[in-house]
Amino acid sequence: MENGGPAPEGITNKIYENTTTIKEYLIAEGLPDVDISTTGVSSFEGPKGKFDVDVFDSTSDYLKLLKSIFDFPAIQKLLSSPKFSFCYDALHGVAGVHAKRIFVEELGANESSLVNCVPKEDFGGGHPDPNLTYAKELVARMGLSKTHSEPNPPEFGAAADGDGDRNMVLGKRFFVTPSDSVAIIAANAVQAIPYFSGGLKGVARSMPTSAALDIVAKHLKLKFFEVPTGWKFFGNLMDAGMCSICGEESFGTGSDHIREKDGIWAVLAWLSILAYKNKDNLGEGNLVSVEDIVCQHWAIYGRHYYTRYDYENVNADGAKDLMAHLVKLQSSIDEVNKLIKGIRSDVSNVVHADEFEYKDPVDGSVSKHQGIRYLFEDGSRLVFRLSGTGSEGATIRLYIEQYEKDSSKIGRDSQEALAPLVEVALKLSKMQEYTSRSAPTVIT
Ligand SMILES: O=P(O)(O)OC[C@H]1O[C@H](O)[C@H](O)[C@@H](O)[C@@H]1O
Repeated sequence: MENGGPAPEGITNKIYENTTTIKEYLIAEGLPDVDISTTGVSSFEGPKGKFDVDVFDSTSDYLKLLKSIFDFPAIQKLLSSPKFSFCYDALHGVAGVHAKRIFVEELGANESSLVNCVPKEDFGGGHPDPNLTYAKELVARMGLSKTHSEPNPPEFGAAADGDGDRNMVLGKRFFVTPSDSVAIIAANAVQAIPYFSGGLKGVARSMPTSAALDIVAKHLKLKFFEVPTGWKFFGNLMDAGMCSICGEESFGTGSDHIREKDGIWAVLAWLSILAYKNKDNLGEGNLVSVEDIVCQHWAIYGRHYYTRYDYENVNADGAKDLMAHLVKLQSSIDEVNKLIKGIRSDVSNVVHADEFEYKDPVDGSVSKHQGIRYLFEDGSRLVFRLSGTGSEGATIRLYIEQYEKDSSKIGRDSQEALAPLVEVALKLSKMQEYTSRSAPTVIT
């Protein structure tokens, strides 16, 4: 793709069509070894003449770009303050290489801040997914482990996935949902990040991501877009100058500096916000913590309680039947509401139910069947989707969200606050019946 982003559906459909007519493929044998541990050009003779392989240091290019976006001296001041502490877990993915150069060598973080930052082919036997289930070491260090108590967790922690494009942000004993993270970055970007000082062109989120960003967009009078899951849908908006910041509930956050999500960018965005909020109190006074920033955000914009249940590797036919059942139910909202009242009388009424469909405002292309939605009168939502990335059987994702504007009710435990909606979602969808699972594989 010319813009460096993921291919849109029109292209991937054509690629698929071509694969159905391939009759043979060729393998080039006897290629000389290229030493990828040193930069420089290696040349060799190919059947059609000279062939060059240019090995370059991508971290240098990346660093140059990041320095044009963020205020590095301000972040450096924060990281060098004895009041601040930091931990970055690359889960043995490639982000570790960038982390050492950027956080330690450029920004002065202590090397002991880096965990699992040596890339390994097998990710050190772990699963490089930056979430509360798989980023175990970071979760324990940040004081969020259920089985281990950490007396003095760092102020800020983050994890990356295997290829470094996703991120998880944590505060001391505090988890920031990816949906809140993008909303908070958008709300603070103009003040805290030089790249955005001229204002934001617009913001966007994927459909299952919580509506926290919508509220920020409304307050700040920004253009707002809700796109299907998949980063490719943001690319068109960015190329057309309609979107500056975007994010997904699946731990992807980014901006129009490139056409992919960018895990280290997200960490620098958070460090920038922390540096901005603490610019006058790194000497005296208490540090404004990650938790303070999130709670202040909720106090202004309200809180979107949010959780995602993943049912991995379930029987594909069962998953299809569950989705068909949910679509069928949508034909009568009255019937749905009767069922819901029978399950939990304290849950509000469904006012709209559909399968999400998106018309790209730039090229007019239409994407159908992008997830089943149940929208409630009080702003709550239930969304059911089949994952497009699961590798075995089918993966069902259930996204549960509830909006709370009342500031006296924003400090609850999210699983507890969402329990009534979870019960409705599981019973309405007949989850156990269709999947033979009594519990999800992962809860985020
Ligand atoms: O379809 P899912 O398994 O939910 O995965 C969804 C995710 O897949 C990839 O990582 C894409 O790059 C993301 O943009 C997307 O959010």
